[in-house]
Amino acid sequence: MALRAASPIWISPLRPHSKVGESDLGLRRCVDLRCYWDLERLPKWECCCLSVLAQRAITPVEDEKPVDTSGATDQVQDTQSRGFHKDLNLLPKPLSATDLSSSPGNGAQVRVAYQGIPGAYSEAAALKAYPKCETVPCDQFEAAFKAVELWLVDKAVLPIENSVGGSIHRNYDLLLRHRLHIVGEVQMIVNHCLLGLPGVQKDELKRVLSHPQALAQCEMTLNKLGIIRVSADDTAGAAQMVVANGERDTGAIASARAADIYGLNILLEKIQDDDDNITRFLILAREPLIPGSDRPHKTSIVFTLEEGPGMLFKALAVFALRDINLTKMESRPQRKRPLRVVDDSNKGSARYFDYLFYIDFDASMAEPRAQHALAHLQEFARFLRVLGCYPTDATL
Ligand SMILES: O=C(O)C(=O)C[C@]1(C(=O)O)C=C[C@@H](O)C=C1
Repeated sequence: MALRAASPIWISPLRPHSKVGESDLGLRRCVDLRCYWDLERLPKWECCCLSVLAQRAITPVEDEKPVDTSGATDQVQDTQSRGFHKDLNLLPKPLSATDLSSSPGNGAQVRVAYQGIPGAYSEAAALKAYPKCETVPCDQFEAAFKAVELWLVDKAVLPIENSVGGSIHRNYDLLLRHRLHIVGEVQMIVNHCLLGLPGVQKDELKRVLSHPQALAQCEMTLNKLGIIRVSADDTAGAAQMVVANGERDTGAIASARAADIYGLNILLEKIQDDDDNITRFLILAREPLIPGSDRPHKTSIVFTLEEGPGMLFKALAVFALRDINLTKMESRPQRKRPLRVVDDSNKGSARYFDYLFYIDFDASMAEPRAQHALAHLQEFARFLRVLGCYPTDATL
């Protein structure tokens, strides 16, 4: 196995705080992906092991070191006298559970992609998960997915739902289109601020820029202020635009950190409709975690069902029967099979949409009840994919 020769880990470094855009990703195909593609053909568990081994392969292997013959130890003499050519302690150790640990640690040396620019909530979420990581801004959600797939970064942190605004549908769709694995979640309280240029009063504002989710989360305040809403790619990007345009009648909804970074004044704080405005983010990686049972875990799946009465009821029953709590359910149209024509009468044909169902449930794939539930679901699901099994974030 030529892991040394084909190590996929070397990547030309991105400038800190540079943006990964679609065009950048095209240009950065200098990454050596040979090993990655080979891994694709292997079963998943072997991929995990090879990935860890590939990282270990950076360390020069034993037979490349100059041999020091000056002071043979008793141990070496002992192994030789027993007929061994090598000290067995120098042989590679088998992988243990800690090599594949689900614990993110402090994230030193981890590169994490997020959508937006510095000061965005997604960046704060990445830093909550990996406090010492290097954050890599991306212009679109899809660029963050691609950055992980192309080994430009190690992880991506993306918003998936908000307690006021609901699901971020784009990311549900991208989860299915890409083959990344969910390896963690981050829940964060999002406190929005109304920002303006220095010296501007809040009554002078006629327009406010922000991410559509942030605008939706502050609907009541904006209605009261009677300000025109304008969409921006992300909240921090909105703050940056206000500074760049220099128009006194235009403000932004963004974080206090964005105000600090871009030199804007905070005119109002905590302007979200709900005090406990919580956004849940997913952490995505190329490799899945080995499911643990040491602490509460969640599993996320996506499936489609055969047509028929009570199919969804049956699908949900596989969890209820095993006392498994569902924490989230989302349905999205199935793009390649958008409409199904049903013609069972002479009154014309009915048209139904076909759906993908996304479910998160409170159990680890290490638990037999979760394995049995999915085996049961597989009996009548047309398609089923486990998107990830990861520790529940209970830090709020
Ligand atoms: O614009 C940002 O700052 C983001 O991180 C995006 C985003 C989102 O997409 O939901 C993240 C958290 C908040 O809910 C508002 C916006």
